[in-house]
Amino acid sequence: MVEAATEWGVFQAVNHGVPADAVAELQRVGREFFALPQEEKQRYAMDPASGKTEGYGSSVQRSPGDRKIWSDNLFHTISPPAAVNHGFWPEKPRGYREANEVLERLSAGLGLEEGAMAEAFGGGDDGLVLMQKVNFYPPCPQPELVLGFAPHTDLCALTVLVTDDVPGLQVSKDGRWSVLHRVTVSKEKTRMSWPVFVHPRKDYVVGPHPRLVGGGIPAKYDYKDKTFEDYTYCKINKLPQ
Ligand SMILES: O=C(O)CCC(=O)C(=O)O
Ligand SMILES: [Fe+2]
Repeated sequence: MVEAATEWGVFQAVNHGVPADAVAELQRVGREFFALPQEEKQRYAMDPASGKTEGYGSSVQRSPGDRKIWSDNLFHTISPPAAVNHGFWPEKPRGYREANEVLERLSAGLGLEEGAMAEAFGGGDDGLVLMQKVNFYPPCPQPELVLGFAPHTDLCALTVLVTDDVPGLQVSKDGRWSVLHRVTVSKEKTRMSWPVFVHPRKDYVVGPHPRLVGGGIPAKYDYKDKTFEDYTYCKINKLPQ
């Protein structure tokens, strides 16, 4: 539904501050992990119903709209250290951990270390959680029948995105650029991306910025300000916001 009404613009990440050899190493360990036999990958499978919200996920079977969703991913916390559970980080291939730690340093380089970001999203050094995803989109001979990712908005305050050089990310233009995005797949090439999701404090109240909805500009969506924890609950359970 959303798809038919939306005009999509191509978005290419610039990987600012990430050395090309670091991306190549992320790619190498990622490809090696996703090429493992399914039983091996399933050892890390996420299972939200039993409280395992981190680990390996596969979307190959699901088809919410008229296009099949075709991607594999790994999802785990990278910061703060006390929240990291290395049980969700693959032991194979060797080097996965070292390669992926670069993403924490990248996010720290954006000001998290000095507390600037923590302050912006609710204050306190203990509040921000960084979740990292590794997305793996195999090529499809009929890419128009498939999406790597259905249209969605990320569940966080900010996403820091590193990608390889295969295009795929599209952002809804819906009047002006919005946060709604989706991923298409390539006919020939595997695509990979490494988003880091910066979560605000659980009790941080989120809502439209007053300058975006005040002064006679009507709110576009029916939304009540609420804590990030409540926002997450409503989003996951598809409840009205
Ligand atoms: O693959 C991409 O470029 C974006 C992935 C994405 O939107 C997500 O994992 O939430
Ligand atoms: Fe996303």
